[in-house]
Amino acid sequence: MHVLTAEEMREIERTAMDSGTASDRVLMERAGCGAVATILEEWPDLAPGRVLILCGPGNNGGDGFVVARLLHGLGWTVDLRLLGDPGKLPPDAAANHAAWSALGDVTPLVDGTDKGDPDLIVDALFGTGLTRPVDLPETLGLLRTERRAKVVALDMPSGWCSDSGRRIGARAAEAHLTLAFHAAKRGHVLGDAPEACGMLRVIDIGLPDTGDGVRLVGAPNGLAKAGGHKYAYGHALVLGGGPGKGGAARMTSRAALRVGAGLVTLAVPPAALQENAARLDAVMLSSMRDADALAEMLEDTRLNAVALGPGLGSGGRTRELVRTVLAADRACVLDADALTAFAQAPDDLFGMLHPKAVLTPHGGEFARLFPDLANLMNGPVESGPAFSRLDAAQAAADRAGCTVLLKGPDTVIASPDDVRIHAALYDRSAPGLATAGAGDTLTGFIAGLLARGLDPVEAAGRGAWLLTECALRFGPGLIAEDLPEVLPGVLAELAAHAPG
Ligand SMILES: NC(=O)C1=CN([C@@H]2O[C@H](COP(=O)(O)OP(=O)(O)OC[C@H]3O[C@@H](n4cnc5c(N)ncnc54)[C@H](O)[C@@H]3O)[C@@H](O)[C@H]2O)[C@@H](O)CC1
Ligand SMILES: Nc1ncnc2c1ncn2[C@@H]1O[C@H](COP(=O)(O)OP(=O)(O)O)[C@@H](O)[C@H]1O
Ligand SMILES: [K+]
Repeated sequence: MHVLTAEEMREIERTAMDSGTASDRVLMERAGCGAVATILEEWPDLAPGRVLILCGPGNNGGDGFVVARLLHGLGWTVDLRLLGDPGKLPPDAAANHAAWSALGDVTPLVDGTDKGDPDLIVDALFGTGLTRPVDLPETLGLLRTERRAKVVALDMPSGWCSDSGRRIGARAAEAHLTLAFHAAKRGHVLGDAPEACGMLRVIDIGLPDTGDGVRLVGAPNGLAKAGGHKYAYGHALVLGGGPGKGGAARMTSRAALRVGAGLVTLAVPPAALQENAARLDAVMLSSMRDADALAEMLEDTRLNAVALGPGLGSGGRTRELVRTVLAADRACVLDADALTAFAQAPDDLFGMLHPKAVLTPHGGEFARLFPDLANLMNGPVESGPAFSRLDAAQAAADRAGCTVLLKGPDTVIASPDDVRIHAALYDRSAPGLATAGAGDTLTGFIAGLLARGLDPVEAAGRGAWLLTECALRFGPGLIAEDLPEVLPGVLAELAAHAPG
């Protein structure tokens, strides 16, 4: 599945117009019909009652007029409010405004007269066309919480930028159900908008699937082992911290082994050997005094993937270890302290990175390495399309010259020539992952997949998908140690559903 920008959506629509496949009017009618059908499908017990329909000055409002007409035909009592001047509606919205006006009233949105408590509210104020702050009514953001009605947003809850999922202006709507037309937009899976969308359903309006847009990471296949020696699945090296700091790297190591690396070695300073020896079995343990010792270890080319950062400390020793790993030209994951260690001199890090590296920052680590991009991503939104987390990850990947995985429920995986989103949202929402060590486990999954020979973007995307799936499978009470332990069940299910 792919997600689109507003511009990509308009282009698909234009192409369909030019080829004569559909007209704007037909698409608007299909959008309205699909919306009504989906509302009734989602809430089969919703009997005809009162519906409040809020229409805006563009084609999103046009969809609202179609919904008004259709619900009226099904016996609903419609209270329709319009924002803006009906004389300025674009042609198809104007035509549907006229068709509705033959059936019922159009009240200005600013008219606060209450016409009864609605059972359903349809937000058709703004969709993909919102580009500047709009002074939306104060009550709009409260519809979901303060009214008993079901709230449905057409295309996008109004006030959100459909390219970035960021709020444009002071207020924005929240819905129980959002109905995206033709395809989900980036804003449905990025930023704060997904929470405001409630549930998301995509409505087919008869436009062709062009394959445009950014790919959403889906269930991986091909992870089952199929013969061969353990070295056929690679040997991951994880670098651990000093005494008492080893838990994070042990979790990373176990995750790398569970995801199928043939061998995993945890290398720690001599003083931490005993502690780790008492805690490890299948993961091998190695003593590594300093960066020179690491360079010597890496002469063994069977060590084909390295993970470093979790529990490593953010001082000069870590910078030396990062330098050594990058100089050895290995597939690698730099996480946590391996990133923070370069907070004072990110350019030093960027100068050494290469395409086999994956950086896995959370928001804080991202801001340390890319403060300007973090400001753009988190600063005030003046106009749309707003600078998104996807834009930030892409710019970071270009600057770093490697794959960057920006963590969150909306994880973005970007390389200089590819970008994907992993959405732990809607029916894959996994708030249980907000637990210490989930990121260390992700680092292990990615390192294990790199050891197995996957390219960085694939390894990062699959790692993020597996992490979420483990959390969903485990359910409430999740702690990070549980994640690798439920992975076998996830892998078994993937194998059972594998094509062919
Ligand atoms: N593109 C397509 O193929 C389809 C689009 N449809 C609908 O059309 C919508 C997009 O329509 P539009 O591009 O007209 O945009 P919208 O209806 O989302 O809103 C933008 C309209 O409001 C104006 N506007 C923008 N910011 C404003 C502000 N701050 N204050 C006042 N007015 C402002 C714009 O000039 C424009 O007229 C989609 O979200 C969807 O609901 C559907 O009818 C199905 C087909
Ligand atoms: N609410 C959430 N929904 C989905 N995924 C989440 C959520 N919170 C955290 N995650 C994921 O869990 C991991 C946490 O990583 P991180 O913040 O580095 O944790 P730690 O440093 O404790 O290991 C990331 O992969 C992140 O995307
Ligand atoms: K809307």
